[in-house]
Amino acid sequence: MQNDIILEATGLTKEFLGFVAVKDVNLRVRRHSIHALIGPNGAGKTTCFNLLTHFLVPTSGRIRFNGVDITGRSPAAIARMGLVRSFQISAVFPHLTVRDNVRVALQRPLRNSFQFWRSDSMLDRLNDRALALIEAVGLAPYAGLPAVELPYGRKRALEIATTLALEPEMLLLDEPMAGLAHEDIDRIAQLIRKVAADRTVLMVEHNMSVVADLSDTITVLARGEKLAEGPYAEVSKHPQVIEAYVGTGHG
Ligand SMILES: Nc1ncnc2c1ncn2[C@@H]1O[C@H](COP(=O)(O)OP(=O)(O)OP(=O)(O)O)[C@@H](O)[C@H]1O
Repeated sequence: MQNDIILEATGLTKEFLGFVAVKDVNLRVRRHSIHALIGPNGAGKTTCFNLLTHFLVPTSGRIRFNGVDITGRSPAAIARMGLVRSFQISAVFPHLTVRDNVRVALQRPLRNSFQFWRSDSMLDRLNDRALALIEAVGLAPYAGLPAVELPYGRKRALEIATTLALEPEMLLLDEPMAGLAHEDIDRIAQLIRKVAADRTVLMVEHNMSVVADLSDTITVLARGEKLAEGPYAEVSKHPQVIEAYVGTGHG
C-alpha cells in the first residue's frame, strides 16, 4: 500500500562532472522498518544518503516523504517535516553536560514551539523531557558529565538522544557503528532497535552482522546502481552481491 511507504526515491541520479556516482536508483522505505543501504567502497552509498537528506542536489530524480515531493528542499525544512539525519544535524557541544546538550537540542527552533520555554512549569517540562531522553538512551549515570568526557560509545548514544529530541518520524543514520568498540556496537544496535520501535530508520552501515541483525530490508548498491534488495537472507545469497563484495576485497 502506498501509505506504507514513508520515503520514496525514483530515478535518483547524481553526476559529478560527468561521473555518475548514483544512477537511476529507486528506493522505497516501508514505514516502521529498519532499512539498510550497503555496498562495497565507492558504491554510492554516501552520495545516495546525501541526496536523501538533501545535503546534495540530485542531477535528476524525485524524493517523496509521506507522499509529499521534497526534492530540492533544505535539510532544515525536511527535518521540520520529521525526516532527520543524525550526527550532522545534531551537533554535540563538548563542554556542555549530557543534560544540557539534550536541553539545547530540545530547544532547537526546528519546531514551532521553541519560544515558550519561559515559565517555571515549562522549564520543568523541558527538564522532564531531557531526563526521559537521557534515560531512554542509557545515559542517566552520565547526565552531569561534560560530553567531552564521555566514553566514545556513549557519545554516539548522546548524538542519538539529541537527534530524538527533534522528534523525528524517520531517522537517517550515517554509519552509526563507525569507530565503535565491540561492546559499544551491541549497545548502540539495541538502542537503534528500540528507537525504531515507533519510527522508521534508514542507515548506511558497513558492519554486516549489525546489518543482518537489525535490518528488515537491505538495498545493495554497486557502482552507483541498485544491485539487489530484500531481507538479509535473500540478498546475502544473491550471486551478483557476492561477486560485488568479493570483487572489491570485501568478501
Ligand atoms: N564530490 C564528489 N566529486 C566527485 N566524485 C565524487 C564526489 N563524491 C563522491 N564521488 C565519487 O562517487 C563514487 C561514490 O562515492 P560514495 O562516497 O557515495 O561511495 P560509498 O559507497 O559511500 O563509499 P564508501 O563505502 O567508501 O564510503 C566514488 O567513486 C567517489 O569517488
